[in-house]
Amino acid sequence: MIKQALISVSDKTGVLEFAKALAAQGVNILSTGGTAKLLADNGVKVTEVADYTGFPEMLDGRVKTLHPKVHGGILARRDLPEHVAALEQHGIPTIDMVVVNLYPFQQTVAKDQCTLEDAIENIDIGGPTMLRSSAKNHKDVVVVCDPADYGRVLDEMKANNGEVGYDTKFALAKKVFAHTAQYDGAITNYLTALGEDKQHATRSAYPQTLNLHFEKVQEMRYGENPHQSAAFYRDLAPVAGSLANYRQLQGKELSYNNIADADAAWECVKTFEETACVIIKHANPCGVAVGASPLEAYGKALQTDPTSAFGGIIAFNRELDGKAAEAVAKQFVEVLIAPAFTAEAKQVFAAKQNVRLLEIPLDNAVNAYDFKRVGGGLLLQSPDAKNVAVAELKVVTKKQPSPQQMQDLMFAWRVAKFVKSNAIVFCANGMTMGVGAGQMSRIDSARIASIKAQNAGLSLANTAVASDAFFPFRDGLDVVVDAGATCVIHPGGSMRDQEVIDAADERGVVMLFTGTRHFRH
Ligand SMILES: NC(=O)c1ncn([C@@H]2O[C@H](COP(=O)(O)O)[C@@H](O)[C@H]2O)c1NC=O
Repeated sequence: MIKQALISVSDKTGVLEFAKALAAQGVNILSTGGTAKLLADNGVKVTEVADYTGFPEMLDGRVKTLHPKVHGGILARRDLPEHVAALEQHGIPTIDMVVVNLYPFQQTVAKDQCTLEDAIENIDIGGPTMLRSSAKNHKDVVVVCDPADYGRVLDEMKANNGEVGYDTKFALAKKVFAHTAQYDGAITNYLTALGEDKQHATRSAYPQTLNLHFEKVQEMRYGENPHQSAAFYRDLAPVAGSLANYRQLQGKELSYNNIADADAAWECVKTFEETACVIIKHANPCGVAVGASPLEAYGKALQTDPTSAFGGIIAFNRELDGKAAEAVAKQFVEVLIAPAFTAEAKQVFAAKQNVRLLEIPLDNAVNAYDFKRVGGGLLLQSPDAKNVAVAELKVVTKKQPSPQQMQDLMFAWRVAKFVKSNAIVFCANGMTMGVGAGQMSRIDSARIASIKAQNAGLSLANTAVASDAFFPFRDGLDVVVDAGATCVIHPGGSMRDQEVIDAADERGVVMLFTGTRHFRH
């Protein structure tokens, strides 16, 4: 039976209603300064911890609940007569429920102006101590660190004569240790990322010990292959517009490969300001296009490689309308992603319940880090968020690009960033015409891109070509010009740049340097 609860919260969401409901069930409420005031001002009968312990809150709140009368009341095992006798001897009543949430450390250090002093003052000491005491003694104490659990706890108390069952107590305790571990991890990350001045965290710094916290969204039936197990975890606060913000409107459960490919599709389609469509197979775009409408963009993207598009993951950066949905529904599609779906579009797929429809609010925010697991370690880097502006481009050939060529080159360059290296992408009129991906030699990627265009019946005459990294020799350039390209964009920076520029002049094509490389592995 819960007779006494201690409530001490920074985030006061829902706490008044919760405390009222506890009081209505006859629970005696202890509370700290600000929380006690809120409750008392709103008619809840409450005893201040300072009055309860006979010891005032002191040192600017650094010491409020750190007292044997509090921790004894929490930590005493009710099944051990010696513990019960010790409480009696010292006049300590038991505390059967602890409701605590912590000083907002993460929110404080996320602010640009946060100083070390601000951060230090927002390290909660008394709160985690009470949480850990209660979680350790969860057999006898209900511990609530998340306002989202208030309803669940009350429901259970109402249904069980004021009691909370062991399973719930155990689950709440596990949540506490995950929460305090995450809290301490955030403190460690912040302190180890501090710059020389010990005042501001340098945003680019990589902490000496890296603490990562993700929450499980789902376990999958299997991983990349059926003999591998898998689960999807997301950031505790995923960046706006990222895949993890998806809302699944219909369809089968997402698989491991679905999520990986959906991410590739979504990240690529988001890069375009114009209405765009991206079709992904095995993490590579097999068709990308912009158009006046989703229907037109899809039609063009599909033309690039209709064979590979079968069973693909398709993403749009505009609301998907009925007409585009009807066109897409004619092909086998695994996952379809858009910022929104019209009622007509939803209706089209109502008859195809296996198709997974994901709605993701559009936003171009980027993750703080990219990760790649390697044997026994983890590689971290800042994400490849760079989009080269026209002003940064350098025309290195005698021939200057026409406005149309410039448009095609910019489009090709945007796409190349999302194609696995070595990437060669032929484009024209806002669509991919041939994509060569993931080859160990650039010249092979160039050959494959042109073979794929032939297979799709697309002419590469007068196309623009993007290469994710420089041409090390003129041979790769010769392959794309032989195939029909009249303008080429790549980072430049090779020892043999001059040889490649001379070759471009000799072949009468336009060549632009971006000064930026987009390797993707
Ligand atoms: N020092 C202590 O003994 C202590 N006991 C509880 N707290 C925290 O004080 C906060 C609530 O304070 P208030 O009720 O005054 O608004 C909670 O976030 C709680 O975790 C403490 N503060 C920091 O360590």
